[in-house]
Amino acid sequence: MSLLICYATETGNAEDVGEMLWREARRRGCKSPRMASFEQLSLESLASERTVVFLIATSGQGEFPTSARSLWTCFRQKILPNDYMDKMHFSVVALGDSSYQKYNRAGRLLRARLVQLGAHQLCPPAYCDDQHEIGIDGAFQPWKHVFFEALKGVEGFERILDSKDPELSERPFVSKFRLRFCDGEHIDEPSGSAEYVRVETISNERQTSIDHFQDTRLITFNIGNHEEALRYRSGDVLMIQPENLDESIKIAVEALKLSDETLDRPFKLEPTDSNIRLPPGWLIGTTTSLRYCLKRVLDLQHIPKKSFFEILSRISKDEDEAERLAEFCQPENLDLFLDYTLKTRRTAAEAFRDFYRTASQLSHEQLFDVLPLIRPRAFSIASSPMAHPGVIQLLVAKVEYKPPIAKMADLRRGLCSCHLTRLRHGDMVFVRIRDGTFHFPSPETPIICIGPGTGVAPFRSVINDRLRIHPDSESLLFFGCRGRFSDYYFEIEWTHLEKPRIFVAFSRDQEHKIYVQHLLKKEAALIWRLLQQGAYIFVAGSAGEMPNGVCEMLGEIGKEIGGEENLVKTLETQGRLQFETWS
Ligand SMILES: Cc1cc2nc3c(=O)[nH]c(=O)nc-3n(C[C@H](O)[C@H](O)[C@H](O)COP(=O)(O)O)c2cc1C
Repeated sequence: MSLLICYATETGNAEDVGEMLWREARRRGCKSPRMASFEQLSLESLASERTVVFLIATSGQGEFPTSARSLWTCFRQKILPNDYMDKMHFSVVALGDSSYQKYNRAGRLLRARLVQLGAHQLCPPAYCDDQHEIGIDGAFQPWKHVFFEALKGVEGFERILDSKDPELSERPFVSKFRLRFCDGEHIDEPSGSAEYVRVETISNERQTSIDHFQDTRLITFNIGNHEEALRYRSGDVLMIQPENLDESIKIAVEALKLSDETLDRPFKLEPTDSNIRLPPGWLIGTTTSLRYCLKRVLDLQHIPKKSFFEILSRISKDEDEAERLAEFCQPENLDLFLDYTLKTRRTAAEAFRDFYRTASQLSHEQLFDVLPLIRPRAFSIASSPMAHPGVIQLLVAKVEYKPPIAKMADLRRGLCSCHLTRLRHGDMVFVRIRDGTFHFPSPETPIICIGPGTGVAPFRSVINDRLRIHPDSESLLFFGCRGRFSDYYFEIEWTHLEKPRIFVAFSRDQEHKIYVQHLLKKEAALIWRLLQQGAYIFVAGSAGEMPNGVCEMLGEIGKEIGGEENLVKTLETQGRLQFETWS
């Protein structure tokens, strides 16, 4: 009887959480727990499993992650009998973000389907929310306790250890990887992986006025050598593999007490268990070094989660630090944990500095236990395949702010946006294309694009494309920014185009605030006319209040002009109202 942990991920969180669960299951004495991604499984093999945890992220607009879609299609087959999975005990951990309209939809759908197919739910699902003050852990940690309790009731798992069992703390820590030094070997610096290619930066131009608080850049990459691999459509997304910033690497190297010799000593990694995967593309079969991994592979800038402190406390040989680290993990010390991590936005590198006696004892392989991998970040492509051949452009707002608790002198910096906005001509970046969430109609169908701030990026792409394919295509753009002279992106470009029609809400150029939804109201008659012609509406930008404000206004337009009560719902059902928002 063995536990299967089955994950469906787009950006890696479900896999990370799955790995945490797998380690804990192993430590508590579950016999040979296994991990598998959705794409590794067939419906038939799943149906023969007895105990499964599903970790399911929602991506796109309430969809399953790309790699999970074909198995999900099998799940939905109508011919499956309602006892098809009745031998299975399961629980679902859904990963999502409540700022999206279809919050945790994939996890909810899967749970409902499993029940329909006769599977037995071990405990209620965890609905993890990126918006929770402690992120995924907010729902995952409490779920974990309930889950292991419930698991004890399943035949074959009766003897798994309780979280407070003294035997648990006596069990030695087992690293994910075994490390073999290979002195004298050449250190590989992979120039790409199966998926990622290296592109050169051509330019990096500030788009906001120099006195504006926000530094937004238009970054242009030369894709001339990779036209095939980087073929894209309007609305697609560029995945960027960022690097840790030099200042974070410096803090970590000092805390970890790594000499140049240690940093450059070649080694190879191999998993200690077949369930552990090496980071794809970067370390498989390569000879690497800590200098390389601390730059490209291990995330030094993330805000540590509880698992970071838990693992450090278990491997620390310093009694005092081990005790303080363990305190962060106690549920009753949530305030302490929040004050130390989220309120100050303290990074993992800084935590190493604060717990330097522990950090300086970490072995190479333990760094891979403590630190998560740097995950690629997604940016909507701002260029058009037709209008900007040979390049890809991104519109990137630099994330840099003072932490909520101001006693930290240092500015906090977003890993990827800062990496990108620091790029200079000739710098190389690892990238790949991913399908976007927007599905644009053919240029004959009118579109209404609502994209304040950097939300305008996919619309610059699609509008330019449509004009080249079909010069009479009808496209409306509602853009919003603070002021005409501070952050009106692409102003000159728009004025050179006869079409589309651009409506700009300058929120702070007058006494009262004007936002995109106010302009929608002003143009209600035009919007209604285009909707009658089958227009699609697209909304992109910050997940804050804007999407709700837009929906409310569309609802009003429907009622007041068309006498239609449920315009928003109708459009959404028809796929004619689409969102791509981020927080
Ligand atoms: C492009 C994109 C689209 C997303 N769409 C949704 C969504 O529709 N509903 C939701 O609840 N969460 C959505 N999310 C949030 C993710 O589900 C959440 O960040 C999750 O932790 C990601 O897990 P993963 O790294 O395993 O893919 C989206 C995230 C991204 C990047």
